[in-house]
Amino acid sequence: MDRTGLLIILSSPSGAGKSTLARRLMDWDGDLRFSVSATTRPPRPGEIDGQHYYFTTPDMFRDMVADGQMLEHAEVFGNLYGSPRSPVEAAMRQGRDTLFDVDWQGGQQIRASALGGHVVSIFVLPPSLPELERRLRARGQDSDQVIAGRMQKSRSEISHWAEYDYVLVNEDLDGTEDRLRAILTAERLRRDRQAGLGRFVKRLMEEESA
Ligand SMILES: Nc1ncnc2c1ncn2[C@@H]1O[C@H](COP(=O)(O)OP(=O)(O)OP(=O)(O)O)[C@@H](O)[C@H]1O
Ligand SMILES: Nc1nc2c(ncn2[C@@H]2O[C@H](COP(=O)(O)O)[C@@H](O)[C@H]2O)c(=O)[nH]1
Repeated sequence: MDRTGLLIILSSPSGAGKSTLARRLMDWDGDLRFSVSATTRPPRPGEIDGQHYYFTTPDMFRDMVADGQMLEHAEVFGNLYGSPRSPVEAAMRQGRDTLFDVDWQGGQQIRASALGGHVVSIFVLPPSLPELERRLRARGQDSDQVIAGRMQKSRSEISHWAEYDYVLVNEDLDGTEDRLRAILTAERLRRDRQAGLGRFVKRLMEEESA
């Protein structure tokens, strides 16, 4: 079957659980490709260049944008973030699905991009704003000032929820992972239906019955 890889967008206010859920989905499906973003944010302890992000300078980031290397890019919490284009195009050609952990601006740009693939967008909500702040603190990787800034921006990120195909409240991690798996499975079936099942059904109808 001639199929194109899905573009799966995961967005949420910072700390709602996207990266945790993305990791779980990748463990569940080894064929799913994570889009490693470039960023000018400094690495957190334990973050590996090329695995969590491509850490870069503002000048190099702007050069990549000017050179058309970014599928989308945005300023988020005072740093630049962007999704490199060529690995996404290669995955699509191979029929491999790509998972993006991006903010709402990235979500809008990927939907509007000329890549022409089947886009599935999922917004993850926290059960409450106090719980969101608790998670940011429990992660233990950002200063009080950074956490305050992210909490301040959380309402404006959440205000974009209705732009997404699916909205999940990430209360219980296992339950949210189950629902994400179900979405992925159903959307793959939908993509395959568009990609060429019509030809299969035509052949099936033309077959002689035994
Ligand atoms: N359902 C959940 N219940 C309790 N804790 C959770 C849940 N989901 C995620 N967490 C925890 O919340 C913290 C923030 O999660 P995570 O880093 O995945 O958020 P994020 O949305 O990717 O944040 P950012 O946008 O800043 O990258 C982590 O410590 C994670 O273990
Ligand atoms: N538009 C984009 N947003 C991105 C990208 N990579 C990450 N992000 C978003 O930034 C914030 C902060 O991330 P953090 O790792 O510093 O906590 C979060 O909302 C991410 O989804 C990207 O390539 N483009």
